[in-house]
Amino acid sequence: MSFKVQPQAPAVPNRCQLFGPGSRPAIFEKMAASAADVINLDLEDSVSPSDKDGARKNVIEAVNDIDWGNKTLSVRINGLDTPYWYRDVVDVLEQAGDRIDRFMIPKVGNAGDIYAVDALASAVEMAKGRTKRVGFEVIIETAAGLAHVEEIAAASPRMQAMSLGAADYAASMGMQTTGIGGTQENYYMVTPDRAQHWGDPWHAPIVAIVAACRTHGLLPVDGPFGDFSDDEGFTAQAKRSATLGMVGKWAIHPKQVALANEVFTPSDAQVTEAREILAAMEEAEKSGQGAAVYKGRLVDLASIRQAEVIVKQAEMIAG
Ligand SMILES: CC(=O)SCCNC(=O)CCNC(=O)[C@H](O)C(C)(C)COP(=O)(O)OP(=O)(O)OC[C@H]1O[C@@H](n2cnc3c(N)ncnc32)[C@H](O)[C@@H]1OP(=O)(O)O
Ligand SMILES: O=CC(=O)O
Ligand SMILES: [Mg+2]
Repeated sequence: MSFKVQPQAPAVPNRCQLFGPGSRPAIFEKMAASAADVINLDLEDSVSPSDKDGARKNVIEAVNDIDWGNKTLSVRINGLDTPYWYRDVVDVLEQAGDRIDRFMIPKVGNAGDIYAVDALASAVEMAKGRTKRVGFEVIIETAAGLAHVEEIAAASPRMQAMSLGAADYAASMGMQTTGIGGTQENYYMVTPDRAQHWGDPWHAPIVAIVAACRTHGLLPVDGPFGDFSDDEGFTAQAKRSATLGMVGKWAIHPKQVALANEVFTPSDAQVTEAREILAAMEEAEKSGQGAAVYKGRLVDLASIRQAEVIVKQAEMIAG
């Protein structure tokens, strides 16, 4: 381990982030009643330019008036290349109460983008005497965002989470696809016996995001899966992300919430196995051994750290 100890990510459940357009207030109560850990009220790409002002008003009212229970409540502001974002920050922080937990900042390209939102949010918070500082989560969804992912993760103490935005990421990278997440038809290898074997084109940004998040104590989250009629595809994508260290996934339709919760809640079998490994290592340590055999395979001190990830995640979710 480095002399610099890896910080812990915020200990809040973040298995599913359910999105809804700020211009569609009729679904807000349904979002609040859902089983998602995080709610993202959107002012950005699901809201047409002519609806931006109305959506902002709806979202402020929703933050103030709806009972969001113990969910994390986040508002996705517009990108820093638009004329809307400063008013999103100012109006929400001037008019919405303390129930808001996070701003989601889309299309971040570098640490300077976070600095700009931080400075504006700080000024409004000071002016209004707000004592609860709003947290930040960001979307890595541009080439620049990926190139600067670590400086973005380290950009502000407000930073809490980071998502991969597969749609804008694909556009920014010039990827030859209109799919949002999941398997892409042309991304395959041909095996020596000429069978096709599909790879995961989202693997590289997911790993980069997880590494940046784990280095700086943030929650790494997988973004949207556009084809909400494809439960199997969603689950397969979510399982890959969970295996690589992400803690949750977006839902862009309510039917995806249960699928995400299922994948990102350690199963009873996983928790039982992790506890058994911890018990096996405790026994090994009593007899002065650093390594032991569990079900025919090696476990050692690193296995304790691996098993603890699963047990702690399960305990945190159980509350
Ligand atoms: C690339 C990105 O940036 S992704 C993030 C931004 N995108 C978004 O926020 C889009 C979020 N999703 C949506 O707007 C919608 O789910 C759509 C447009 C995809 C589909 O909406 P609909 O056509 O109404 O879906 P559908 O008819 O299947 O809805 C079924 C039920 O779920 C409700 N519902 C739909 N979307 C949501 C939602 N996001 N949250 C809660 N409830 C919802 C509907 O009101 C309907 O309720 P009912 O059974 O009581 O009538
Ligand atoms: O904002 C999300 C995306 O996929 O783009
Ligand atoms: Mg996007």
